[in-house]
Parts: sequence; structure tokens; C-alpha cells
Amino acid sequence: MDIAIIGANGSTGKHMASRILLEKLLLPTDRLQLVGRSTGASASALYGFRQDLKDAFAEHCPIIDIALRPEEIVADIILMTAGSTLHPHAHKDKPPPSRDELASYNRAIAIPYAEAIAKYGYGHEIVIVVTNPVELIVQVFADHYDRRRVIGMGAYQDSLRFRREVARSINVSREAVRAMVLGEHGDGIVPLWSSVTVQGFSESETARAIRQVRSSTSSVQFPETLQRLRDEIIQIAQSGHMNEAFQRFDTLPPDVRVMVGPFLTLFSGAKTDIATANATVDLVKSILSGKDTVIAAQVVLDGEFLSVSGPVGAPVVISPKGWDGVYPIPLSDGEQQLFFKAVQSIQRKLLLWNA
Ligand SMILES: NC(=O)c1ccc[n+]([C@@H]2O[C@H](COP(=O)([O-])OP(=O)(O)OC[C@H]3O[C@@H](n4cnc5c(N)ncnc54)[C@H](O)[C@@H]3O)[C@@H](O)[C@H]2O)c1
Repeated sequence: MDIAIIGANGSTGKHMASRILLEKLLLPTDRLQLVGRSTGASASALYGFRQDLKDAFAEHCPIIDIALRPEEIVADIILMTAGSTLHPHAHKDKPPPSRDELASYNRAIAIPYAEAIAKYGYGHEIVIVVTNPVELIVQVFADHYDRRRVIGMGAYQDSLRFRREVARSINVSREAVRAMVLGEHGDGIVPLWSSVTVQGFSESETARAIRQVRSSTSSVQFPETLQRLRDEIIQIAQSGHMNEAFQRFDTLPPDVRVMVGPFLTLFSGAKTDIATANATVDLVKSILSGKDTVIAAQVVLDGEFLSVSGPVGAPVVISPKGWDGVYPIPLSDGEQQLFFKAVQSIQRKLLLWNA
């Protein structure tokens, strides 16, 4: 089993590499490939990073290889995390960060990798996309390669966050909560309250707990609530009271915290790289386990879920072969409306970004 990390010199890539070695996911005969650019800082820094990894994990290190061209990638699982990231605009006169800003830059980075994997790869690689905007980059890879082997991380991580935030609000452990977030990894997230189950709670106890912590009575009202509460938090953060902003954040409803949490983290000047790397490696572990698992992830659909075509966060069954099919999870009317709105929003953006 070989794993390649495209963008290994970046902060998310580095955390992924270190966690993969820490968890001993690879045997000494397996290979971890660190992929960077032949120009720029990674051309030399990756050699130093490899040395640091060897130093840290000497006893159980796999072969660590460096690739500085897309066509040199050889791996069974490819983690795509190269690209520009959101920068905080923690200033009143500047607009909040937008995923749109990243699109054309990151699309141009992804295309040569997608082309090279299609041309030189084994044909069985699984590509996990972390780079944002995740729907666009998933589409880029699926345009060149088997769409069933391209999985975007956004909805997976949003679902983990949703589970954690629901658990925190109702005072149980995250492991006790099952829940999914579909739609867009961004403003068009669709938290599925109808999918929430809590271990040890009856249906009526779960419904009561949800009523107490949910942001809006219906999913359709969620975007408006999210916008209003995010604006409030931004205002507090922009006035320089970061501690107060995080304190107010803690009182927000769980579905709103899913979106505002990473936003506020970036706004504070920190990054979401550790959580993202951890979630990505968890997904790799799920794939390696060989068991069919249902997750939410960005995939390119061809009518399999609610007759939608194109990239969107959907419930899929993953296995070592990629995503085998969708899991037909029922959505409430409001959730379905929100989901279709997210699909339209993604498609509008893709038209713009691909023009
Ligand atoms: N899905 C999520 O929840 C999530 C969370 C965090 C970051 N991200 C995304 O992951 C990406 C990386 O984020 P980061 O914080 O690690 O950024 P970073 O700037 O720390 O790292 C990006 C790395 O990509 C490398 N790179 C640029 N062009 C390249 C190329 N052509 N080939 C190989 N490497 C190249 C850069 O040298 C850099 O090392 C961003 O697009 C970011 O938006 C997604």
C-alpha cells in the first residue's frame, strides 16, 4: 500500500504525513510519497521534511519518496491538498474570505495532476480531495479519471463537526452521535437533522434534545440564521475581541457552529489544518479497513441521488475501490429544498470557474 500526498510541504500535508507515520498505517516496505512543485519552496524543503520524518519515526518508517512532477506519482491512495488557502481578512473594510478567490488558482494546480494520474496511473488509485473549493477540484479529477475513485473531504469533515457540535450541545460523547451534512462545503451546507441519532436515546428523546438545541425550526430558514449569527460573530471579532467572539461562538446552535467554527478559526489568524489532516487520515483508515462504510463526501453524481448530476456532498458507500454507490438516506422536505439549492449554487459557481 502506497500513499502520496500532493502538497506535502503545506501545513495540512505535513500534519497528514506525520499522522500517517504516527499511526503506523504503512509498513516499512510501503511507500509514502511526498509530492511538491519543482519550482518554489517545496523543491528543496521536502528533502528536509523527509529527513525530519525519518528522525521522528525511525523505528517504523516506510520508504519515503519525493516527487516533484505530477507524472512521478505512484500510489494507491492520493491525498490532494496542494493549493492556496483562505486568508483571514480580519479588517472591517475588507470582505470576508471567499472560496471563490481560490478557485481559478487551485483549478490550474489540480489539472496537471488529474491528467497525469489518468495517463500514467494504475487506474485503481483513490484520490481524496482536500483542496478547496472541494466540489471544483473533485470535478477536475473526475473529468479526467474514474469518478467513482474521487472522493472530496468537505462533507465528511462537516459531518464530523456536526456530530461533535450536536454531542457538545446535548452533553454526550461524539461517538454516541450519528449525523450527516450534505450539500456544499461552504455556505451551502445541508445539516441533516433528520439523520441525527443518539446512542441510548429513544426517538422521542432525540427529537426533544434536537428541539432544544437546533438553530431554526425548519431547514429552509437555516441559511438566514447562519448568515445573521455569522455576521454577529464577525463584528465581535473585527472589533478586536477575539476571546469574546469565541465565547459567543460557544453559545451558538450546533449546526451554525459547524460553519462558523472554521471561519472564526481562520479569522483569528490560525488554520484548520490539524483537524482537516486528522479527518483525512480517519477517512484513509476507513478505506483501508476494507469494510463498506457509509459517509458523506463530495462526489460527482450521475443521477444516483435525488436525480442530481454533478459534484455535491452526498451519502455514499465507500470501500477500497472508492465509492461504490449512494446510500439512499431519506431527507425531510426542508432538507431536500436546501440540498437542491446547494446543487444549484455549486453549478452556478462551476459555470463561472470553468468558463
Ligand atoms: N477541506 C477542508 O476542510 C480544508 C481545510 C483546510 C485546508 N483545506 C484546503 O487545503 C489546501 C491546502 O491548505 P493548507 O492550509 O495546507 O495550505 P498551505 O499553503 O499550507 O499548503 C499548500 C501547499 O501546496 C503546495 N503547492 C502549491 N502548488 C503546488 C503544486 N503545483 N504542486 C504541489 N504542491 C503545490 C504549496 O507549496 C504548499 O506547500 C487549500 O486549498 C485549503 O483550502 C481544506
